[in-house]
Amino acid sequence: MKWIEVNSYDEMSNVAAHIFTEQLQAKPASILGLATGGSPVGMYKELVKRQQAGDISFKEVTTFNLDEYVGLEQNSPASYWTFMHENLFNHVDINEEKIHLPNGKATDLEAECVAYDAQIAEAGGIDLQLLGIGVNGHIGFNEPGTSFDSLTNIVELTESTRTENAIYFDNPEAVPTHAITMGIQSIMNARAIVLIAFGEKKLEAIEKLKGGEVTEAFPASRLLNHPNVTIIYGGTK
Ligand SMILES: N[C@@H]1[C@@H](O)[C@H](O)[C@@H](COP(=O)(O)O)O[C@@H]1O
Repeated sequence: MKWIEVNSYDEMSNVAAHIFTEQLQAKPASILGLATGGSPVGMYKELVKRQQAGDISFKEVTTFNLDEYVGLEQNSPASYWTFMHENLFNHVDINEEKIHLPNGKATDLEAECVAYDAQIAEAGGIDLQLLGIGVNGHIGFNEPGTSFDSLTNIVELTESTRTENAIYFDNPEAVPTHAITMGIQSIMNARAIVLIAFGEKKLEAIEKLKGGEVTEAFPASRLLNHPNVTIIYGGTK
């Protein structure tokens, strides 16, 4: 595992954008795994700049997002589909048909989970996966206690995660109770992983990860067994 300590959110975003830039320059038809939340916003801004400057292109890129809420309309303001379009997809030369997010409105959610992993495999697997981390160590929406063998599945969100994400909704009760998320094993299947975390709130989770104990009680710890992970982190207490 490679640890890169940074001094600011902007530095984290630039370092992460640099890794994605190198990936896209080396393989224009990359399969990218993408994430939502406050952490990647700056990196996406930087990638938009680089695409508009002609340094990179998303024309041949295929994307798979980690997760989506269950029950929200695709174009609902708080959906991850909307988040990704507002923060990245609407501003770059990506082909809409190559964008994938789990469908949280599928009538058969179990079938949607199986189909999502199958689509990733058919595309050739994820080359580079971006991750944020929840304060309780969740990755994607895989909460503490999730099996390390999990594939894409439906999860019930913990109160702490619902509270953390309430800022994106009109009121805390509007936060969905369930989500569809790539599982820990689906994430581990990526050939390379970049995890970004900045700020006081995330420090405890980063310290725990650094502690080195691999346990299902702390989902991100599974990454310690992956051969190609870069953690870009920083922030003071
Ligand atoms: N499902 C997402 C995660 O993928 C993300 O890592 C986490 C942290 O978000 P933030 O980057 O806003 O702290 O939030 C949500 O729970």
